[in-house]
Amino acid sequence: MATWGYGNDNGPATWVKSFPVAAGTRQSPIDIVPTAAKCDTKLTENPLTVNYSPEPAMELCNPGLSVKANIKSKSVIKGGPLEGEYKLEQFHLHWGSADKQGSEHTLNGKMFPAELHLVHYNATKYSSFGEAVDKPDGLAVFGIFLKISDKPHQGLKSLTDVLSEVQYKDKSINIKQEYNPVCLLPDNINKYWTYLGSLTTPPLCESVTWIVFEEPIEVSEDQMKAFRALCCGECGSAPIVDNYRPPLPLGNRQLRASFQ
Ligand SMILES: CCCCCOc1ccc(S(N)(=O)=O)cc1
Ligand SMILES: [Zn+2]
Repeated sequence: MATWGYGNDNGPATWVKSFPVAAGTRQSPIDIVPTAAKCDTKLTENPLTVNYSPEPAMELCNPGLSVKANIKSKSVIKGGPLEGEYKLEQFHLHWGSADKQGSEHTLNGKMFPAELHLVHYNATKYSSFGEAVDKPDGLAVFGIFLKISDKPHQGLKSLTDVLSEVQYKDKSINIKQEYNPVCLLPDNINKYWTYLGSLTTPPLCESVTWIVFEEPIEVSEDQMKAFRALCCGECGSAPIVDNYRPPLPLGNRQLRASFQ
């Protein structure tokens, strides 16, 4: 059984063979068209609140198709479109082989060089990520666009400075200095779009309330190069690049905005 990936023979267009939900009605990512979004005051009346804690020895790993940090501390979010409290499980990224591509969500058809996903599960209703992952109200994922600037992103620097230590598949390290993932959020988290979607990789479960922030975070070209130096396998294997699923139709879904 060929494992899924992003190549010609195992990429997004082939996933439906093993994961029929790929042809479902609440798939992600989507193209975000701000003028088509409905401003919903219920989102502002109940502001999104983030309560992240420092992670003492955060585990950073290379699962082969991205780079992922696993969270053990109690970092939770609530409010906005969410009912109940959602607990941060992990975060990871998707990026391109060049700055012109890499993000999964697009903005008026425009791709960003990368997109950061902070993955939370509904801890009010479910006892673990594994239990929540296939429930319609199981997950909430923050989508944060990355854009290039001449300054490195300080919060990401603690990670990009050590990516060479997880260059190969199944390598993992612990970040020595305690790390609070709150440093990854844009300054203004009150401006976001939200819609009901799915995991953007197999098993593509339609279990995600997506919250995509309007404000990107800024990273340097050197930091992008560090992501592009990660390898899909062992020494000599292909670089991890273009690990993004292109957008799917919004269909009958409502895209809501927390702002005018
Ligand atoms: C049954 C185990 C499922 C493992 C896969 O978990 C995922 C997959 C994709 C995303 S993403 N790109 O939509 O944020 C988040 C979590
Ligand atoms: Zn993702």
